[in-house]
Amino acid sequence: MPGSSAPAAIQTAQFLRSIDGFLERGRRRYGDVFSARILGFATGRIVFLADPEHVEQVFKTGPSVARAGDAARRSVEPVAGVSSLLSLDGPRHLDHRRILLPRFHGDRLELYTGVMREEVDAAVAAWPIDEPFAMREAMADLTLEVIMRAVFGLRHGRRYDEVRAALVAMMENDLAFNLALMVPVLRREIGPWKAWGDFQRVRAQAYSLLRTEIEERRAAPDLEQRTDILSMLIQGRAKDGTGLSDDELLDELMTLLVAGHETTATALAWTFELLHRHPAVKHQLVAELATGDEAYLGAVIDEVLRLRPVVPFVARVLHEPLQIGPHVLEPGVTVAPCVHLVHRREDIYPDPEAFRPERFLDTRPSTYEWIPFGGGTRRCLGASFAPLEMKVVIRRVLETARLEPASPEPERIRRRTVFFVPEHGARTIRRAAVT
Ligand code: HEM
Repeated sequence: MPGSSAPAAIQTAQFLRSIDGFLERGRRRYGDVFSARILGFATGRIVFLADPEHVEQVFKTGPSVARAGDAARRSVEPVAGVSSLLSLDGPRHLDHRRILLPRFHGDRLELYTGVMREEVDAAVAAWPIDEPFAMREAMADLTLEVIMRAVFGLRHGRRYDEVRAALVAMMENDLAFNLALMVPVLRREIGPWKAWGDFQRVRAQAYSLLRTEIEERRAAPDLEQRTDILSMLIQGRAKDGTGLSDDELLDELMTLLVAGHETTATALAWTFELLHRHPAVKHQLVAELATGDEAYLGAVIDEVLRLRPVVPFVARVLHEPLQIGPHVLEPGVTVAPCVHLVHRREDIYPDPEAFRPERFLDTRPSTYEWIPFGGGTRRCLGASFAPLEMKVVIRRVLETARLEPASPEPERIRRRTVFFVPEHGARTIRRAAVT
């Protein structure tokens, strides 16, 4: 198998310094299939794939051979528990997916555009004028509100504020917390190192508040009329007729939060960062939105998710050998369809580094050539919800705020846990008048 022979510690350091550089170098040197040793990530022996045919093969492989839950479990369980969709595999994963997926599909998502619009308007009204702010953080505040209302179904009031405070505190101390996720030995309090204990305390508080909310919701007389996702999950049933227990519901709520909040916020931050640097695209977008046509907006979102995929690769742990091209990958290897590299293929996307939404106007790439939401039975549950939210937010922000980049230099990709984020959070200045 082609791949670096450098010691695992060195490869890990290179990977953590710059995932995009690491992946691009790997593909340049070794081709579309290459191996790497990355300590602390899944099984540590990773094979990255950059050819859509190989990606298709992995996405079509069932959980008896390739398991996503195994790859995610170690970092997901401390946050979202043992019943998280992200860390389940096999029949239980499918049972949970069967209950969750229909809530995220089709026309019913339109129910949430009102909440999204209200929240974006409130957020924009609070942004400072003539002072730089980090768009990624502003968007994270906004996507948290949307999840609390549309997904958790919380209504403004005391519990809403308490839940938000606990969730914000939980996600705040992320540097120390993420270190502990990578290095399990740090999952305890050691002298002045309190990050893990602090995290456990605020997480327990969030769970306790949400548990009370679930108990009350189960008994709510208007449960059947309520349109939020939690209320529908409470009523959902697996094939054998069983529903989710309170513990399972809690874990899935936390899963939807951790999977849906930062990802969407980051994709929105990249959108504004790219629009800052491409005024012609921004002008065309504003003009098209004024006509009521959203085709170009859709193309902008597709292109943002191609050029700046928030999740640079997805992962499956092999339990049986899998032949990829001429290579036989052994059980224990983590196979990683690489979003970042597939999206940069010159043969699919001519001039791949250029931000050109037009490329998505006339032609659609095939299912395995545009993969920001992964694929197969693990495809992102928010793959319709997130672009819908992005549409509402981008439109309202462009209609109501005059924005400029805070610095003349485009922001590069920085790693934050395993996400690709703008290095300074897409720093932006809002000016007083509407364009
Ligand atoms: C632009 C925003 C988003 C991006 C780029 C994104 C990306 C992804 C990716 C790459 C995966 C892994 C897929 C795989 O392994 O094949 C995933 C899984 C998942 N995402 Fe998203 N996501 C986004 C927003 C959301 C939202 C808004 C939600 C829900 C509110 C969500 C819920 C989930 C869940 C539950 C999974 C696990 C699915 C499973 O394992 O069966 N995501 N997402």
